[in-house]
Amino acid sequence: MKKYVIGLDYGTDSVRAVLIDTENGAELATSVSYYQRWKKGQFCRPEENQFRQHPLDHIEGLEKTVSDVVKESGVAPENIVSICIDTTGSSPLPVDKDGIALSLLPEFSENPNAMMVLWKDHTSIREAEEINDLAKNWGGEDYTKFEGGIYSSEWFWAKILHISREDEAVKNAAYSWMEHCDYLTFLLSDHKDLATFKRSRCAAGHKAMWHESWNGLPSKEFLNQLDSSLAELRDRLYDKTYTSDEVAGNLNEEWAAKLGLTTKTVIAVGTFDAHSGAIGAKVEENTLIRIMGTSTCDIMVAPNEIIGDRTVKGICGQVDGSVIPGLMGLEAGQSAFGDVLAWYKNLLTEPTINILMNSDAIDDDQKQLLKEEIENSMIRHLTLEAEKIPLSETVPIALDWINGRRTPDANQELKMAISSLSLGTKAPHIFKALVNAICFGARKIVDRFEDEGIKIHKVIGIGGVARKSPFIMQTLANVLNMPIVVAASDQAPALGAAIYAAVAAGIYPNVQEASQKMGSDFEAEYFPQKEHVEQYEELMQHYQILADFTENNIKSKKKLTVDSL
Ligand SMILES: Nc1ncnc2c1ncn2[C@@H]1O[C@H](COP(=O)(O)OP(=O)(O)O)[C@@H](O)[C@H]1O
Ligand SMILES: O=C(CO)[C@@H](O)[C@@H](O)COP(=O)(O)O
Repeated sequence: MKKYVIGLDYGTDSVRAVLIDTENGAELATSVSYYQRWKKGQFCRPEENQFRQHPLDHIEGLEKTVSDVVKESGVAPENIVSICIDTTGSSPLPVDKDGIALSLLPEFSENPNAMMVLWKDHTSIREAEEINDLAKNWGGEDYTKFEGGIYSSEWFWAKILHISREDEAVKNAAYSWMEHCDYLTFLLSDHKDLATFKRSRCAAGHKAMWHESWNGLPSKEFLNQLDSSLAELRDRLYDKTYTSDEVAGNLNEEWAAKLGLTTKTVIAVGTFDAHSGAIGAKVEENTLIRIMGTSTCDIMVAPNEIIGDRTVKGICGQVDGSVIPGLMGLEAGQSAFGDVLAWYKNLLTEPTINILMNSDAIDDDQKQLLKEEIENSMIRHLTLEAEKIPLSETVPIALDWINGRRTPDANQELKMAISSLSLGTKAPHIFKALVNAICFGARKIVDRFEDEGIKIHKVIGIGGVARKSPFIMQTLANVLNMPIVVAASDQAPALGAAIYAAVAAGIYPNVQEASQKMGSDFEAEYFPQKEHVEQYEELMQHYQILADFTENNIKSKKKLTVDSL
């Protein structure tokens, strides 16, 4: 009997499912569903960095995409042996005693604090700062040490602390909190005991300061100093964690019926999108996998012997088994990558579209057509124009911190800056400066890995930007002075999830073998252009000067505010 698996990848805007042949990784069917409430901007306040998602968006997407791929592929349900889910993270949500998301209960259905707190929500900067202060000064274990030494407002405890303080009702009703990948896995699974449910090692290790050496999560004593509710919550969370080659349970009856599958299908332990993306792109030692989309995640694996007792400074953590069981998984990333360009696109298109929509010069159908054309072609247009600007022509210098800095050295309070604007600066000049900036931000990460003794021999790009923008990929190859290959799969994270599913179902003995057999092919390679590398090196120094200036300026402003209190 031929065996098939399903990988589900929950991204920032949409979820996609792929149905994969376990023999060779061939994709038989794929389906994408955009989150409806999120698309309308519901429950978000971007001006305050509040980004929340209603779990109904995810549940509706689950039903639609999986039913679609089952139907489209024509594969018999009993031949679909396993499912694995990856999601963004840290994207936690509060649940009741039965593991039901609070926002699915009538009393919380419109309350953003009861919803999933998306990775890019930065409402808990203060709380992250408090966690960092305490970890460094409380006299006990520095629980941030395997998280790069700095806890981020993008992560689990900071978000829970923030919401617990802001919303008494949610704090009291939250029996537990789950990472998005655990929540959805729990939803599908027939294992319905929250206390023993297998939570993701990847999520716990990278974002919740879980580590074997201190028996799991940070101690109650530590958490109590932040807030007694966190110490109480610890008892209702977990001690053990599991890698995604393990089975979390069988598909439960309710969801088997909804999806057109059987209860024999097993559900693998959940994971994060970036880590499964690395598996989909055949990650191996000394290879940096860059998942380049809205943000970036930079993933590496290294043998535990090489890492030893070392803690790699300024990254998003080193976690045994977060990518490949038995190897150390290392994660870094940029809080905004494609989002920097999306911000600029919106800056240009929004006023133009407003004028267009209020104009009497054309009819409504024409307005709609033009609006879509402007929205869809702006980045392409700017790319073509920016490509024409010779490297010898001055363009502004920009930073990539529009959503703070994830790594190296997390600091979500940082803001973006642009310098060296003149009357001659045109939109494509700024666009080019932004492209340079996101590539320089990437270079800082590569430099940090290498400075910390983690050697990079190869770079693999996956994700929307890697596949859509040869301009950015060529710039990146020049800035890193390294060749970069791009994975051919449009859905590398979903494919990676499917690979985990195949191992959990016992089809392959381990993740490495499955990844080599089922992982994506490569479609393009970008080589550094010798004649440009030096010029980028010079521009990088300008980036560094602006970065130092901006960071110091923000520090001084903060000091001024503290001093004046
Ligand atoms: N032609 C393009 N060139 C550069 N960036 C692009 C282009 N088209 C889309 N993007 C960027 O890609 C990002 C989305 O990446 P994608 O991988 O599809 O999504 P996600 O990160 O949610 O998984 C957006 O931030 C958008 O600005
Ligand atoms: O931070 C992580 C994983 O650790 C990602 O989930 C986060 O960057 C979101 O990824 P996308 O940019 O939406 O693909």
